Amino acid sequence: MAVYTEVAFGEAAALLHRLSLGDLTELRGIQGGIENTNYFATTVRDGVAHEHVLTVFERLSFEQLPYYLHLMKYLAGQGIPVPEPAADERGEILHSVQGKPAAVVNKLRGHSELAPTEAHCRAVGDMLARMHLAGRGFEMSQPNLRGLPWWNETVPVVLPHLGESQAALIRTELAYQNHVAAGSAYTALPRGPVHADLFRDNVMFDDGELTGFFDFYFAGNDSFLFDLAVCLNDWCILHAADERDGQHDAGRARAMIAAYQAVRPLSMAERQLLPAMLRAGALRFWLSRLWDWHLPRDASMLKPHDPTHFERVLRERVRHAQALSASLLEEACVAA
Ligand SMILES: Nc1ncnc2c1ncn2[C@@H]1O[C@H](COP(=O)(O)OP(=O)(O)O)[C@@H](O)[C@H]1O
Ligand SMILES: N[C@@H](CCOP(=O)(O)O)C(=O)O
Repeated sequence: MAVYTEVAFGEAAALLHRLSLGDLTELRGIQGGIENTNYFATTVRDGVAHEHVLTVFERLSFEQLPYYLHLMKYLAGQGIPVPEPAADERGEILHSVQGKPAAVVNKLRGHSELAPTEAHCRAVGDMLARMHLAGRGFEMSQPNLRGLPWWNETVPVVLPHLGESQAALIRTELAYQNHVAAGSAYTALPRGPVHADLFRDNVMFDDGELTGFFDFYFAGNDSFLFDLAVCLNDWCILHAADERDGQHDAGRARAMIAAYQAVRPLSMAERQLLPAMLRAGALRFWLSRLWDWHLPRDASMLKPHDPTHFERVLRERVRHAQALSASLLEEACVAA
């Protein structure tokens, strides 16, 4: 259930009208998603039907939202397929519904691919690299709010809820990531606006064609390599109900990296730090899932994801990331 704020038909119609999107003909609450209230809205303008998504933000504030919405608008203007926030006659893209921040974006065609093939991973790698290149001209800046400083703050908060071996793993990994971040290779990583949560449920495909990236509400300025690692950890691993859960799938990973590199080749520092960033990407989501699980902010709204999946991914990465990266980069070079 993801309609926390009931929006009346008339209220939505007035907003869409003010945004010059036409006359509202249908408003349907979206059941997916866990953070915000989302509605699909159909309007008719000049006899043509258009589909939009109306989001009422339940977590992010009026002050936090401009970075995300302007980033989407900027990327859409650069030809990257992301939902474009609709502006009113004053050019404002952040609106208000029942006193809460709200936005209206175009609806992307298609559906998420939860069992991706190499072709899907190739399409994501290609578009991710294009998005990174396009984002370099975006002038606003905001750190990744789920980056290293947040990990340092949050690990002590979840530690009392962990068993001994989990506590040892999370402490050791955090120390390792602080050590990596203090090094010269890390400083040399190319940076810019990144999605930072580009999981399979945040990308649409229609008949095999990638139609867009969405849900930019964890975006921030960070290393491009971290963004790629987050994708590799979700798109290119086995999601199994057994001990293979979290193991990588070399074919899909190779396809994603090769497609990425065909657009934006990885620098020396990025090649060197791929193993560390695969571990960072696993730590990031293990930690946020632990935090949501043990310290729910509002139990009625959040359905926390299973943290143990990313614990397995992290253990797997700690054991194999070095060898995995070496083989993937070698194979990716051959494939590219
Ligand atoms: N621009 C969009 N185009 C098409 N579908 C969308 C769009 N935005 C959201 N959705 C749909 O709404 C669902 C919930 O959106 P999401 O951003 O993941 O919500 P939440 O932030 O609450 O987790 C998605 O799974 C998708 O089906
Ligand atoms: N991808 C994250 C959860 C982020 O929530 P979202 O529904 O807004 O994408 C995870 O899997 O832990």
